[in-house]
Amino acid sequence: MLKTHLYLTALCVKKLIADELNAVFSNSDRPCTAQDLTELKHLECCIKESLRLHPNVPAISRYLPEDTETGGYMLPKGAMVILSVIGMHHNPEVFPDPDDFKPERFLAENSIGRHPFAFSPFSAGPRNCIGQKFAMLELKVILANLIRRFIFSLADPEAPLIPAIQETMLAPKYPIKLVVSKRLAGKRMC
Ligand code: HEM
Repeated sequence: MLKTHLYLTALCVKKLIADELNAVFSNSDRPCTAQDLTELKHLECCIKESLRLHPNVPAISRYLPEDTETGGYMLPKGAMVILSVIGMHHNPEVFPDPDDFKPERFLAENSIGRHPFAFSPFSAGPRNCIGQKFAMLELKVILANLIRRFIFSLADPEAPLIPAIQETMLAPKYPIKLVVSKRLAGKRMC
């Protein structure tokens, strides 16, 4: 039942991205422009949903510069506070069905009222990621170009995806093997 559900989700997401890329690029193999990037809204939602489910930086730590009261606790100056980004991203009150891949959560109309820091893969406030805008643009360009040229599928759809923390970063415990085939030139994506 779970596998069927995941399979149907993957098919829907694949179709939405294919429709979006077809609408933006038609069958042309021209390079991606800045204007195209603003139109790849669904792709952006997919990137954000991936960063929500599997944030590369799953936790952030800070030393408190002063005594701080929060949630009824007094935390002393100098204590190290570790913020679980991955835990925050799986809060069912903010992200219902937190383990499901639902990119539409990030559409503007579905984000109304959500705290701006509820989704923080790049951290927030002073010392947040200075490369976040660049990273998002880079991911969009690379993914759009790859999906336009190649067809990707899992080599073993039954293989479990096990996230593991490696040197503070979240990464797959075992490599995810893909089958990549070239998309025929001029053929619409489906
Ligand atoms: C998906 C890609 C990326 C993710 C998820 C990410 C995430 C983060 C996070 C969470 C932090 C804050 C760590 C902390 O508060 O302890 C950070 C800091 C930083 N990131 Fe990124 N980052 C990404 C890509 C990039 C890129 C492409 C660049 C550079 C072009 C970059 C440059 C930096 C720098 C310089 C800092 C340190 C900022 C400071 O300490 O003031 N990051 N990043």
